[in-house]
Amino acid sequence: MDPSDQKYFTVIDYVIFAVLLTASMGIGLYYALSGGRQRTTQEFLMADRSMHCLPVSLSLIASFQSAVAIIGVPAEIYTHGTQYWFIGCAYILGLFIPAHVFIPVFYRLRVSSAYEYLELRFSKAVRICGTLTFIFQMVIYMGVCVYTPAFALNTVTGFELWGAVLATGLVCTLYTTLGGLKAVIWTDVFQTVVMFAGQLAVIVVGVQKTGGVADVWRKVWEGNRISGLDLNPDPTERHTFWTLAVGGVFLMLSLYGVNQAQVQRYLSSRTEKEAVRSCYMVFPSLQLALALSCVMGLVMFARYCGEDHSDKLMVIYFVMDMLHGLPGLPGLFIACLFSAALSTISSAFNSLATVTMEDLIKPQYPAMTEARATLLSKALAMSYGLLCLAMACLTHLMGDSVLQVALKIFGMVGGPILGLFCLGMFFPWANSIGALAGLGAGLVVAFWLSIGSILSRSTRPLPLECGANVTAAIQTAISNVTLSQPSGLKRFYSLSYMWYSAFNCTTVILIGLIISFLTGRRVLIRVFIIRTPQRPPSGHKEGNGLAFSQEDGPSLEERESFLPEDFVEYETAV
Ligand SMILES: O=C(O)CCCC[C@@H]1SC[C@@H]2NC(=O)N[C@@H]21
Ligand code: NA
Repeated sequence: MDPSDQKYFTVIDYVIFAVLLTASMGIGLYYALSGGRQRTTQEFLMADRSMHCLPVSLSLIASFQSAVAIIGVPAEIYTHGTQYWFIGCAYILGLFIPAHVFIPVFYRLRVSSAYEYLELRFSKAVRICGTLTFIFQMVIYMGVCVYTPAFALNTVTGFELWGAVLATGLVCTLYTTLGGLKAVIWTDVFQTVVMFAGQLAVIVVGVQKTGGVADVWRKVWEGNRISGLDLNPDPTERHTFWTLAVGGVFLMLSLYGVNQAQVQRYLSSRTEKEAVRSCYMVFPSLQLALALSCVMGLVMFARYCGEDHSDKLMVIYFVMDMLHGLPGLPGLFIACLFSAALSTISSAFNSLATVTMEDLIKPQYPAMTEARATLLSKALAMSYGLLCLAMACLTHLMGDSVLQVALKIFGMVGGPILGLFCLGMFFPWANSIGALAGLGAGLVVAFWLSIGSILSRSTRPLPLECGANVTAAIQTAISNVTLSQPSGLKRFYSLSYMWYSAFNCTTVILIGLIISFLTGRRVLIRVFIIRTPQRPPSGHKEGNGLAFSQEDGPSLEERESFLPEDFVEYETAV
C-alpha cells in the first residue's frame, strides 16, 4: 500500500495528539502558577526537594525511554531475535548499585548538580570538564530523540515532519521553561502512561490481526526469533548474554547512577529513603517497558516475517498497518511516540539548564540574585530547546539503527563520565590530575573506537525466512558463519558497542590511577566520608562503603547535613 495516499488519520487521531500536547502544556502552566510559582532555583531546578517516589520513579523511566526505544527495540527484535531482551538482567545491578552507592553520596552532599561532587572530591577543573562532557552527550542525544519520531512518521504516513518537530520542540520548551522540574516530572508521569497504553494497543490489535497468540508464537519460533542463552564470550559478538547483561550494567550505571537527569530526580525526592525507593520502583516498570517493546517486535515478525524493510520505517509501517481503520488508535500511537520523545527531551533540557547554571554560571557570579538566577535558568532551558531543534537536523546524517546510535552515544560519552565518578568514589588515592588525564584519555579512546567501528564493520542480520522449511541448524550455520575473523586493530574496532560503557569506564579508571601514582608525590587527598545512621549495638561498624576508605577516618555517625568539612584531608607520600 502506498502510504501517502492512505488516509491514516481521522479527526479523532489529530484530537488525541493535540490533547497530549495540550495536557503537557497545562501541567507546565499549572506549576508555573502554583506553589512558589517557580521563583527560586530550588523550586525550578530541584522541585523544592519535595517529590514522592512514585512520580520520581515514572519520571526516571521516561527520561531514557524515548521514541528510540519504542521504534528501535521492536526493529532490533524483528531483525536479530530476542537476544536484546537479556539487557533486562542488567537492570538488577544497574539499579541496585545506584540505589546504595551513588544516591547516598549525592543525596547527603545536598548538591544540585552531580558535578559538584567532582569539585569537592577533585578540583574545579574536573567539575567543569565533567559538566562539558555531559552537555555534549545530552545535546547529541536530544537531537536523536526529537528527530526519530518525526522522521519515521513523516516517511510512512506523510505526517508533516518539521511541523511535528517544531510542535514537539516548542511545547516541550515551553512547559519545561514555565513549570520547571515539577512540571517535567509530572508530564513524564502522564507521558509514561500514554507510552505504555500506545504500545499495549499495538500489541493487542497486532496479535488479534495475526491470528492469535498461538499463531504468533508458532511463526516466531519457526522463524528462529526466540534466541537462546548465548554464552559466547567473544567480545566482538554484537549481542550475547555477556555484552547485554554485563556490558549493560555499565550502560545502566552511566544513566541511572551518574547521569544528571537521573541524579536530579533522586535529589528532588523528599528524603534519601524516598529516592532509594524510587530507584527500586524503576525496576518493574523498566522490565515492563522492555517486554512491551520486545513483544511488539515479535508480533511484527509474525506479521511480516517474509518481508524486508529498513528497520526505522518498519515499525511505523507495521503500526499503521495494524491500527488504521480503528479511529483513535493511530492517534494514540502517535501520542505514545511523541510522549516518549517529549519526556526525554524535557528531562534533557532541564538537566542541561541545571548543570549550566550550577556548574558553569553560578560559580562565576556568586553574588547573582535568586530572581536573576531563576530567570537565567529559564532562558537556558529555552535556548537548549532551540539548540535541540538544530540538533534534530544533524540527526538526519546518523546511521540507520537509531537504537544503536543512542546506545553508542551513551557508551562513548556516558562511559567515561561513569569512570570519572568511579575514580572519585572508589579510589581515594586518585587525584585531580589523574582524573583529568583519565577523562581525556577515555574520551579519545572512545571516539577512536566508535569511529573505527563505523568505518570497518556491518552487523549481520539473521535471515528473514520464516516457516518450518528453514531449520534452526541452517539458521545457526548462516548466522554464525565467521567472515575472515578480524585480528589486531580490526578486532579492536569490532568490539561490541554494548561493551563501550564498560571499556571506556575502565580506560578512565586505569589511566586515572596511573597518572595519579605518577603525580601523586605529597598529594593532598580529599576523601568524602559517608556516615551511616548509628547502628543499634551490633558490634560492627557499617559504612555505605564507598567513596571513602581510610579506616582511621572519623567515627561513622549520622549527620544532619553534610558539609565540605566532611571531606577529610590526607597527606600521602606515594
Ligand atoms: O530509548 C532511548 O532513548 C535510548 C535507548 C534505551 C536507553 C537505555 S537501554 C537500557 C535502559 N533501559 C531503557 O529503557 N532505557 C535505557
Ligand atoms: Na522519554
